[in-house]
Amino acid sequence: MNPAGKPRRAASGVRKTAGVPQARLFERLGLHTPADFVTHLPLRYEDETRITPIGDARPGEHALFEGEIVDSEIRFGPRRTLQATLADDSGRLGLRWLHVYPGQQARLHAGRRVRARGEVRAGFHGLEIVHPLITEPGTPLPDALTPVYPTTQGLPQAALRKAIARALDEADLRDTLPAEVRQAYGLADFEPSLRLLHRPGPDISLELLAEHRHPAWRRIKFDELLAQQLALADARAARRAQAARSLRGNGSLTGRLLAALPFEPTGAQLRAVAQIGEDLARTHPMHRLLQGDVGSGKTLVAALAAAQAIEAGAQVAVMAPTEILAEQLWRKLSEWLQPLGVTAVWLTGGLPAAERRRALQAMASGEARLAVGTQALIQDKVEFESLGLVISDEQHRFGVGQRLALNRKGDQAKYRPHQLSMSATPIPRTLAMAFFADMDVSVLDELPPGRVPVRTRLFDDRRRDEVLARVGEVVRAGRQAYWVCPLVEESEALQLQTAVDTHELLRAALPDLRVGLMHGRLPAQEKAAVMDAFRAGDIDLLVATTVIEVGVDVPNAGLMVIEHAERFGLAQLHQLRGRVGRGGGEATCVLLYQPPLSAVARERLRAMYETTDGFEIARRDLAQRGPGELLGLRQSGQALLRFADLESDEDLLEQAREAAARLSADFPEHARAHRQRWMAGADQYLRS
Ligand SMILES: Nc1ncnc2c1ncn2[C@@H]1O[C@H](COP(=O)(O)OP(=O)(O)OP(=O)(O)O)[C@@H](O)[C@H]1O
Repeated sequence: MNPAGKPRRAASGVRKTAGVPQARLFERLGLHTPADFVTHLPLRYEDETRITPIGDARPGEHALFEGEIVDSEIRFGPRRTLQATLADDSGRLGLRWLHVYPGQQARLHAGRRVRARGEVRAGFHGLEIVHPLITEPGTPLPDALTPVYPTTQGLPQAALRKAIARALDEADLRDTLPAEVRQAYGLADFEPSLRLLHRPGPDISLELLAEHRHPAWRRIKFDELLAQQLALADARAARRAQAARSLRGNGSLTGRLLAALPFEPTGAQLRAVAQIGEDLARTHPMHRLLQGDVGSGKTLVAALAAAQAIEAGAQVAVMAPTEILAEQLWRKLSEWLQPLGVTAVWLTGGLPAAERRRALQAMASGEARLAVGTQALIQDKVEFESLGLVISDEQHRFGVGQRLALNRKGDQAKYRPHQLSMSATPIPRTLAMAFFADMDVSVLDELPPGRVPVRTRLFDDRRRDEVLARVGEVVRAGRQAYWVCPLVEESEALQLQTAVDTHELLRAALPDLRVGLMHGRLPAQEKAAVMDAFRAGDIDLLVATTVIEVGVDVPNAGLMVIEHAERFGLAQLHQLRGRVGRGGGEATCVLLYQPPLSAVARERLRAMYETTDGFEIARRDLAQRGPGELLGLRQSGQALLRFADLESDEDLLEQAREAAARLSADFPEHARAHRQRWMAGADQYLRS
């Protein structure tokens, strides 16, 4: 009840929008402090300052039109829609509503003059606006562009504009960059830039603002990148302040491992090993990312790093995100290190309880010097007698946020282990600079000798029979093949079913082949048994889901068929293709696609066809999907950068990095204020 007849307010006195307190909606956008509000910048601008002649309407543009309604009718289809036509001297434009409200048609009767605003799109019968905003002709037009802010459901633009206007009065808008830094990089001042972006004056061009090319945007993008660089530099400094045991090798194990190898390490492998070796000898923890293209030989680098740590008296833990990957690492590492007298244990969910207990005990007592397993197993349960090095595969993907948060946590233990992360996806330079600047990076940019680039062929699904014949040929020639099942992202159950069906179909189509099946839902032991059989040559054709994406290493595999290749991402296709051609000899990857292809899918398949260079693939992937996808952060919804764009702002990123060093060294107070202004939102994210 509302006896006083006053407008309803929430008990707290906070305004409500559609039942949810406005403060909560602001929080949903990460807006807490005045600094958050003032740095919540428009997504785009609408030009309501002038009326566009209908003849100048362009699809994709927001515009305001004025004219006469020449017809309007209600159409009856699956639902009732209202369709009207607006005309002026220069042309005609469709107006369409997908819901019809009582009296709506009457208001839009033929002969009435109205204004209509909205986004023009190419409709079935010509250009149209769906759900236009209708206003009366004759109302005065604003004299400047209207900002449109990113918002959340239930929060109107007007409320955001008001809150931001208030924050602009309250917030501390002092420049966090000293004049000489602004000058050095030709940057506009902060406050005028910010005010301009929120309230562009009458003389500002929409194009400059829309494309983020205005100097005001340049300043904001610089500030964003600078804040990130400062945070990463802080994380790095914090790590340097921590203590680690110096693990200086004496060659007793590494030397024997090198001598026992059946091949010569590549120059790139030796360089990476030397860099890691120096890091391990230091008294602060290493935090290094080892990146290399598929098949570049990261496992050997990991083995040599582990050997150095072990010969220096430390224990080593090796973790991988999946069982298959962990198993693969275990196989190689134990094969290399156990004959040299290193006691190693394997930890997995499938291990019988007694064996598992024994393994854990061996780690705790220090009897075992090396443990390999999946991440969860090693992180949660295992106690080590003297853990000195943690090697993790693909762990860097779990987010910049988490990494920074981890680094900031104080540590109770006296010593922290050295850390080596391995990435099978080459990370483009800009991405590395923007997100991994707190880590050191080693790159394996050289493949072991004798590798022939995998030949990639594109086949329309209608030529499937030819592909099947090809599989038969390859197997008769003594090689093995993979068949990757179509990706069904929406449902795991459907994905599984697809794998089972594909397996059946291929068995029927190729009756003289031994066809195996591998998918994520198989019990761990069965997975291992299938991989063993494939490795031993007892399976000719392995039908698999993307569980085989990374790390699987069966040198005799010479053909890979990827079904519905158009559904896979570029990095994923590249990883999959990397499973063949690992043992020398010719190898082919067949991308089977279902036409018609979307433009993006076509671009992706073309990239696969044109290059086998992982760095080039990663660069194109970044351009297509953006950094969030590439770093596997899609699910987290974490906005990595709000304003800057790694593709087009590479020079700015370079400058921001330089400026971060200068600010930290010469203007620590400014650096602190800058981080505070820009990282409030990010900190919020880190805490959640
Ligand atoms: N220097 C070398 N000379 C010849 N063969 C090598 C060399 N280094 C590694 N190899 C072999 O090359 C294959 C690929 O190595 P590894 O599995 O370490 O690759 P990777 O970098 O982990 O690749 P991916 O990310 O694709 O799994 C293995 O069979 C490995 O034994």
